[in-house]
Amino acid sequence: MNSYGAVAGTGGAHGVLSVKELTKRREEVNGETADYLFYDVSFELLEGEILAVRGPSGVGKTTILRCIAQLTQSEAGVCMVRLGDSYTTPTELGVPQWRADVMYVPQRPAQMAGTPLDLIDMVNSFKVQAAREHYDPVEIAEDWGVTPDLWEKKWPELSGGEQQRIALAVALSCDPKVLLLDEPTSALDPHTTQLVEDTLATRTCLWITHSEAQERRVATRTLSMHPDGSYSIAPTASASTAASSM
Ligand SMILES: Nc1ncnc2c1ncn2[C@@H]1O[C@H](COP(=O)(O)OP(=O)(O)OP(=O)(O)O)[C@@H](O)[C@H]1O
Repeated sequence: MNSYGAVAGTGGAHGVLSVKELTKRREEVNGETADYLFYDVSFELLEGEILAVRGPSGVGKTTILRCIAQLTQSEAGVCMVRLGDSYTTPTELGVPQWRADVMYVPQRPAQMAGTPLDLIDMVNSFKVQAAREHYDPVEIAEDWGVTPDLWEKKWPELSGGEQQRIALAVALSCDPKVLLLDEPTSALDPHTTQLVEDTLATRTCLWITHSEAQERRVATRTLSMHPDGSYSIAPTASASTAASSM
């Protein structure tokens, strides 16, 4: 396992991300009163834990990750990240710093000009990244079958799976405390999916997946979101439990 996959101080896992009563309304349509996309969602994510996020399409999985990342505004609720001995809010930390510590990784990078090497330069130019330790994203992605020459290609010349692995490697290279992963292996074949899962196994993550098999492989708990805005959190069913309940 490379150093970017390691967790410091794994003994006695403590909370890293705290989410309290996070609430988001649906967008209003034609001035109609909107109901809730999700309501009063509360949980604490432990260091080194992967919490799977499940639910039908359109239920609000991406939106809740974006709310936690402070990329989308929520109507109510508080998110806090542990830095040192205490929890800190995005306001106390400053939103750019928050997003560096609690990093949202979209399914695919937005259409960008230039090459992935330009993305590395851009990330390194951010003030909040300057003071942080960085790992080599090219080395990270090489473990997942992305050869170094691909970093010099224009984005549209890369396959969906290459783009996905490169974006994820750049996020990992910044060593955020929490990764908010939006279907991070949706464009990958099973073998490459396994390689990525192996790298992420010791990271602290919220991980959206539509795959029950992947949920069972990577997660210890699952946040299930329901169309009525409610949610539940439960230990992820192990493969043997799932088989015996079929
Ligand atoms: N900023 C926002 N405010 C309110 N509603 C939003 C916002 N952004 C998206 N939505 C709506 O919230 C709903 C849930 O979208 P979201 O992308 O979070 O679902 P999802 O569970 O991730 O779906 P999928 O599994 O298909 O990716 C959609 O109807 C979407 O139009």
